[in-house]
Order: sequence, then structure tokens, then C-alpha cells
Amino acid sequence: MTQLSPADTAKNAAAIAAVALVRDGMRLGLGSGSTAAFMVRRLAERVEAEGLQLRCAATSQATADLATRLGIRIEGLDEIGWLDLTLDGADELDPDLNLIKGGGAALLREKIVACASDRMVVMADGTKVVDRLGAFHLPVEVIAFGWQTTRELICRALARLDLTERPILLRKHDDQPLLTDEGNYILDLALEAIPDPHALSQALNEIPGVVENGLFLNLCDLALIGQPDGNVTELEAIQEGLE
Ligand SMILES: O=C(CO)[C@H](O)[C@H](O)COP(=O)(O)O
Repeated sequence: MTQLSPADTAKNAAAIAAVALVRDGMRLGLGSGSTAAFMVRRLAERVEAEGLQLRCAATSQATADLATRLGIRIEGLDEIGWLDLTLDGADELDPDLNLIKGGGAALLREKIVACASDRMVVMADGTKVVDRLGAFHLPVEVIAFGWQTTRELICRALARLDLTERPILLRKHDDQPLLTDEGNYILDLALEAIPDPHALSQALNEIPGVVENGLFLNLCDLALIGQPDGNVTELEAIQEGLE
């Protein structure tokens, strides 16, 4: 077996801990990105070794392809309906387990799948844990039609939240606008810090050309944080309203 780098050891450790939560008969959401890929590989090992009967929906074509290749059957979300558990990665997470996602351009399906799950568990390495969200550019999925107008409307919405002069970058692939699985564009917002994620998320989603933004607020129940030495720590969401 090839030796993993310290960063990959951390991701793999988090992924293994996440897959340990899977029980026979579960309906699962499978996330996207490199940490999620470790999770899919580990899940495939368990499916083969234990004969687990699972129903799985994927958050991206890349994850669907990997899972299928490894012998995990992927179904459409609407065929399964509600999910028991979604396992996904994140680009940033704060102490309240609010997230930035979409570094892999899969935020739209990821959010739909997370919202359709009883429980969302995030797997990440320690570099993703921050005091305040926003150093990672916030991805926003927009309709291609009129995207420059949408960008201008985002700029104005940011100004109303005192986030002026923040670059908004069209994500590219091979010098062309990157297309998401849904055929949309991604705008990356270089915000530095997000003082009020709820206000920002609401303001962005009120703009007609915006399909969805990469802020995942009050969605994550548990984060499994892998370390380069292979240890994993758990961060749980604090339930609002509890004494
Ligand atoms: O949101 C995502 C894809 O849209 C990923 O979960 C996020 O980018 C983390 O990826 P990685 O595990 O490769 O660091």
C-alpha cells in the first residue's frame, strides 16, 4: 500500500471515522472532494467485506463515477427520498459548525443532499477549522445567462453589508468558465472574513441569477477532524435553545 502524505493521512483518518457511523440498511448521501473520495473508498471496502445493504445518492458526477467503479450502486435522490446520513467534506468550518463548501464546485447538489438528510457529518483535516468563516473564497453558483449582471448585483449586496471592494472571480477551467454538474457558473467571492454568515446567505440567495451559495448554516451535526498522526477529534454542533 502506498504511503499517504500527512495531509492525506488526516483526511483518510476522518473518512474512516465517518464510515464507522454507517449501519446496514442506511440511506446515505455521499459528498464530494478528496476527503469524500477517501470516504467512498472506505465505504466500498465495508460494503464488500460486510455485505452492507445501502441506498446511496451522490452529490456530484465525480463521486457517482468513483462509487460505481468501486461497486457501490448510486441512485437518484428522488428514488431514495429522505436520507439517514450524509458524509461530506468542507472547505472551512467554524466553532458553530457552519461551513463554506463548493471548492469542488458541487455545492448545489451537496446542499440539496445535506438538507434531505437526518444527519450531516463533515470530515476534514485540522487546517479547515477556523475561528471565523471567509478566508476561503465563498463559492456562489450562478446561472450563465447574464452572469456579469448577477456579479454586479452581488457586488451591490456585499456593499450593503459593508463588504466593499471584495473581488468576485469567475471560476475557470482550461481558460473557459467552469461548468457545474448543473451547467452553471461559479463566482468565488474573496471576502477575507464573513461577519454575519446568515445575513450574507440570505442576501445572496435573493438575487435572481444566484442559484445557491456555499454557506452551509445549521446543517452540520458533527465534524470529524483528522490529524496528520491519524488521530480524529469530534466537534459537535451546539443545539440552540438548550440550557
Ligand atoms: O465542497 C466541496 C466540493 O464542492 C468539498 O467538500 C470541499 O471542497 C472539500 O474538498 P477536499 O476534501 O478536497 O478538501
